[in-house]
Amino acid sequence: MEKDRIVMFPAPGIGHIVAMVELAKLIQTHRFSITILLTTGLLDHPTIEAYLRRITAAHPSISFLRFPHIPLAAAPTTVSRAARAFAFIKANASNVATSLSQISKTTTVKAFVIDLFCTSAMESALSMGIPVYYFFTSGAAVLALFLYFPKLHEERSESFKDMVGVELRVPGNAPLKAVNMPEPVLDRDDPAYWDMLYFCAHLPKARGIIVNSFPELEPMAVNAVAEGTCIPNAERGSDIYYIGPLIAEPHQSEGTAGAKSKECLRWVDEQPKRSVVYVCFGSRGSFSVSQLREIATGLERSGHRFLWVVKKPLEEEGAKQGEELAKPGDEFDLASVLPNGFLERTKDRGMVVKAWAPQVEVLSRESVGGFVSHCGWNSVLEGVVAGVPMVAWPLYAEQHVNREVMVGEMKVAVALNQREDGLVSGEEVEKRVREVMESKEIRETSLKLKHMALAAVSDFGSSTTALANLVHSWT
Ligand SMILES: O=c1ccn([C@@H]2O[C@H](COP(=O)(O)OP(=O)(O)O[C@H]3O[C@H](CO)[C@@H](O)[C@H](O)[C@H]3O)[C@@H](O)[C@H]2O)c(=O)[nH]1
Repeated sequence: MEKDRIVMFPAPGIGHIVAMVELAKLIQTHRFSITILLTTGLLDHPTIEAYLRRITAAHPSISFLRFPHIPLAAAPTTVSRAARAFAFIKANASNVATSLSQISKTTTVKAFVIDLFCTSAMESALSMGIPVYYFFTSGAAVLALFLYFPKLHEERSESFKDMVGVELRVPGNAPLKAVNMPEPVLDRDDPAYWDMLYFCAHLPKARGIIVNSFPELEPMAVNAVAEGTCIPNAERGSDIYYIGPLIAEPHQSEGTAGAKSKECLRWVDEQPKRSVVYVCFGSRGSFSVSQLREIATGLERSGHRFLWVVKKPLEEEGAKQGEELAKPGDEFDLASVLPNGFLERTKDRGMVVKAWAPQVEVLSRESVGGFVSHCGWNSVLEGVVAGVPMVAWPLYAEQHVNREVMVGEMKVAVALNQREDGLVSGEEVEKRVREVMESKEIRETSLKLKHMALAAVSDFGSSTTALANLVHSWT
């Protein structure tokens, strides 16, 4: 007999797709078939294609359904990258409806699991009587903030970006500077703000919210969500399932990428225990050339060994950091963007790789003693599970909120001082790298949290139980 099916719809971003696939792998062990809907035309890249092929080969119960291509609508250049992405996802709503209706003809769809940014897909599932669940790819602190966002919106008429010096009080969160609110909600004049308001207002309307976190990691936010301080429980129809940390399974990439990864791991394996700081800013964290040079200077002066992943620099010197203008993998000359002679001077204690490193595997190596991270949620969880202390350097999206939790509540990271324009000096990089590599206290806290994370996903752990409850509700 055909197995019951769960359909999933991740947002088109590596951090979002990989986490959703990890959730799918867990769910399929409970005898469900999974179809993952994918858009075409945004973030299509050979690395992703190879990744999807590997998943279907290893997990026959998981299949991917690629939508027909929908061209990205020409949007005014004043509109943010997030707004364009949301419009693109919305333009795929008819693809979602068609796919769900076709899949439903042959199997029973027990649930439709969507990313927050895919809220535009909710309506068609509900009209077909399919229960909708969110898979929240950030942590509980951001969930608390987003549940509360419609209230923050009602209370103010100004854009957060203009509220310089204002601190917001959000249940379950440390006081947060208004200018550090997640990027898509900073500016009321940007359509992304209104999209986010719509998405967040729909969170409580789902049957459930599945969160990639676990209660011991963020007790403040988990309690605030449970107690109904973000949104009264009476108004919240959704059950909350903390099923994390979900971490991407290490794999061997093919071709040149695979060879580069192996070389990277070989180098890491040759270094002494806890001697290497790993520096990486997620799937699209890019910097200006001058910022890259400050990082290089800081790493060199710190005296520590390092593995540094450098993406193609931003084309304009003054461009906002973190917004990658080039496609991943675009070629550039490493030596020409780094300080003169840097690669030669540091060749015995440093490795610089272009674009990508096998992060989960790198972090798991004994020689890695610190991680300079952009605070993307997957990276945070990967750092936690590896028990590696972090330097928190948020760039965009909801990363400032994550930084507060990593530094304030989890105490597994040190924050670094960013100038008003976002630039971080070489001295600051040097200072924070030394601090994180040399502090016994943060290392001990990181190890404690690692054990809590492993306990949560062990046989009778809280996350395993939450997932079992979720799938049980579908049978
Ligand atoms: O060289 C690299 C760079 C990244 N990764 C992997 O790519 C993923 C990156 O995910 P994440 O750390 O979450 O960063 P982003 O790709 O920037 O993720 C987006 O999505 C996340 C989940 O919603 C948000 O928390 C982030 O702010 C948002 O930018 C992780 O699994 C990394 O291990 C590598 O393996 N090698």
